[in-house]
Amino acid sequence: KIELQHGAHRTGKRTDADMQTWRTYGLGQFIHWGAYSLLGGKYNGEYYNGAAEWIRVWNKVPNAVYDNLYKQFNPQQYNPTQWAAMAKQMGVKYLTFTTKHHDGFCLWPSKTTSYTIAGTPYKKDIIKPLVEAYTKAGIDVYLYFSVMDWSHPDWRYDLKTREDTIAFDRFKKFTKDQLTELLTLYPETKGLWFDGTWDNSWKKSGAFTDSLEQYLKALRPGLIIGSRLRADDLGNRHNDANGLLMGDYEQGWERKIPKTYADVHGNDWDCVMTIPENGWGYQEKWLGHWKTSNELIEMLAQCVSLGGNLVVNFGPKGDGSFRPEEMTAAKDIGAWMKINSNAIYNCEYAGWEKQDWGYYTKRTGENKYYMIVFNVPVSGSLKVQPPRNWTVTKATLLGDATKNISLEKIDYGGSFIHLPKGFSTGKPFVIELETQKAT
Ligand SMILES: C#C[C@@H]1N[C@@H](C)[C@@H](O)[C@H]1O
Repeated sequence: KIELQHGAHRTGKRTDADMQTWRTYGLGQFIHWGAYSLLGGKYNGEYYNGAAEWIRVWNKVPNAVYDNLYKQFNPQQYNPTQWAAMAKQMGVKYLTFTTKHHDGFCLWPSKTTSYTIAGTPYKKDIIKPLVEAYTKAGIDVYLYFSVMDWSHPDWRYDLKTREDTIAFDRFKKFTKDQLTELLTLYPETKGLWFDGTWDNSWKKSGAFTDSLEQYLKALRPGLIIGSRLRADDLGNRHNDANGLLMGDYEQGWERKIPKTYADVHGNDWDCVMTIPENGWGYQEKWLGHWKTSNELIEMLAQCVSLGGNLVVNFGPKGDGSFRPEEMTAAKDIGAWMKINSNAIYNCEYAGWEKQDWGYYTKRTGENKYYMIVFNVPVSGSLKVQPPRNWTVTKATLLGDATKNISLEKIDYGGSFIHLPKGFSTGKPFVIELETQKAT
């Protein structure tokens, strides 16, 4: 065991009520919105072949041009109540929203810089009405905050000289001041989603990241902060030098999903996922493959079946409207959740032997299991192999209990669920299993 001052201060999961609620969410929404949304990944008729919110690093966009974009930010179609209604219909339980991305543009009227929404034609605070609308809709709000800030003169990628250290000390105070503003102005915030913490300057600031986390949690008791904030004494991120998670949940699953339960190492975790292959801010021309609604539903099932949540990203246009593909995804997922959300909300890893037809989830605290089926075998029979001395006593198709699916117990343990001839719903479906353990 390596002696650390600023490693993990807790082993195992957080067990308080706020974290228990976080565990029940299943489905979340990410929204990336900012100055980059005005360009949509395009400049002078040319498309940037990377994530649109990173277009400032593209040498075809002069920094002076990018850094003055905010003076055109005037989203007349911004309607937080409508945004919240769309998220509610989709079945989202939490929102993560970009208050400041890497470019440093603040969507709240910060007093720490002039590079804020107050300096735009729109003038008004974006965050407050959004937090209010989503909270009113029963959706918990988490605020995304990028530590890396390309606009700030004291930002440093590394600390090589005394001057670097003096400048970065000023930057750390600026960061703490901005975070204090966010938690003071928006006390409903349930958590902070940190990004832009991969550079050496931050890795060398382990003590500061530790004290910052403690300060923020004292300011807002119950606050949930993932593993992307901290660095330990030796510059390790996410897990400290002893392999212990520094954060309330594992925040490394960006555009990737764990393959097995072993991959999550007993941590809470969520996966943040783009609908296109890459690109979080509005991208006029989506790069590569766009995930269909069924693919997103399968990712949701995969995440919940391994004890995590899935957070689907939306990138509104500069005017505050959503693109049709995102509206369709929200509608389709919402329609599916309307019938099947019992297999997603308040569910956890089932621990049963994975079968080819899809994924199991288990309702927390109950002997109720769910089969989320994506692949019906040619036999039309779905194999269920619970652990020894567990038996399935009842199987019900969610949304259409009349469909006569039959349950056949197998002598050597387990069961088959026979679907009626020609059964097809054309989309994933859920079978609820009631079970009991042989005494
Ligand atoms: C890299 C990177 C950032 N992390 C994702 C959550 C997006 O904000 C992307 O720009």
